[in-house]
Amino acid sequence: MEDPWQKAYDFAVAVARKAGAEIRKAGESEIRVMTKSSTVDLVTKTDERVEKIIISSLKEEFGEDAHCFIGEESVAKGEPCVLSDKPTWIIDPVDGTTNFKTKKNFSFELLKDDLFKLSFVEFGVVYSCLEDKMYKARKGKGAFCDDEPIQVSDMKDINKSIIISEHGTDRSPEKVTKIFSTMQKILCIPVHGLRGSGTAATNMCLVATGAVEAFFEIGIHCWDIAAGVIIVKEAGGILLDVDGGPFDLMSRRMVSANNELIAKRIIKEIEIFPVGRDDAPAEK
Ligand SMILES: O=P(O)(O)O[C@H]1[C@H](O)[C@@H](O)[C@H](O)[C@@H](O)[C@@H]1O
Ligand SMILES: [Mg+2]
Repeated sequence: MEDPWQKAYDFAVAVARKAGAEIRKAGESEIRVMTKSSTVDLVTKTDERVEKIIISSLKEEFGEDAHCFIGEESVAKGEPCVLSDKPTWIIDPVDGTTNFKTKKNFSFELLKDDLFKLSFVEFGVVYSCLEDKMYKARKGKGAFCDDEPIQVSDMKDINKSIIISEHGTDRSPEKVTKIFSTMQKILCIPVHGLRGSGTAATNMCLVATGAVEAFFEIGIHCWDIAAGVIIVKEAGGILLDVDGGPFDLMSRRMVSANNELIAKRIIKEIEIFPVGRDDAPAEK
């Protein structure tokens, strides 16, 4: 049977490469940083320009009105962040803008993916453009890094696991206290180590390749994780909510892990704090 999404998947990979080249080039000049929701929520002209390049390339290829778009920088400027039944590209033009602005050798990512309905992800692409690694996954067809199949770790022992988390962009003391309390409790299980690359996309690809056992975060956005969701799933891993319930892309809460045992053990230690949903109606 013909695969209706293959063309879009291949095109997503090509656009990711093109956008990655733009980001690398931009990294050679001075990077001026602006802020969004807080003083630590950063954006640059490159984030905005690359998002426009991606969206216009997709519209040119598939037609002006064929698909919907949820882009990190468009949403920051007031565009809606709602999934409908229409195929929707979810785009984070630069994931890890804080790493990008240092111009040092941390990773930052370009990601996009296609969602058909809530929780029904067709494919995901994450291009780690500094190290030139292309991660991708297509529903039911496996996950790959540079065309080599990838697989989550088979570790079942939490005491031998490496866990990733990030701190998000909200620095209110009560939330930071919960984040650090959770990290302390997880470290003391004990686990082998705690890590954080500064980009959710990289973190999820690290779960998918088996480099670490799990990544969790409260406060991430759908564009940070959408592509990673299918990459982790197709690599054999699982996604859960931080309370152990089903994963919800718009909830801003996620645990991704190599297996349920590791995910549920971490979940026992997570101190949950409230965050608004990505698809919450805009405040008047
Ligand atoms: O660099 P971004 O695309 O804004 O994504 C970051 C996010 O800003 C930060 O709050 C999270 O902790 C990271 O995991 C995201 O990747
Ligand atoms: Mg971004």
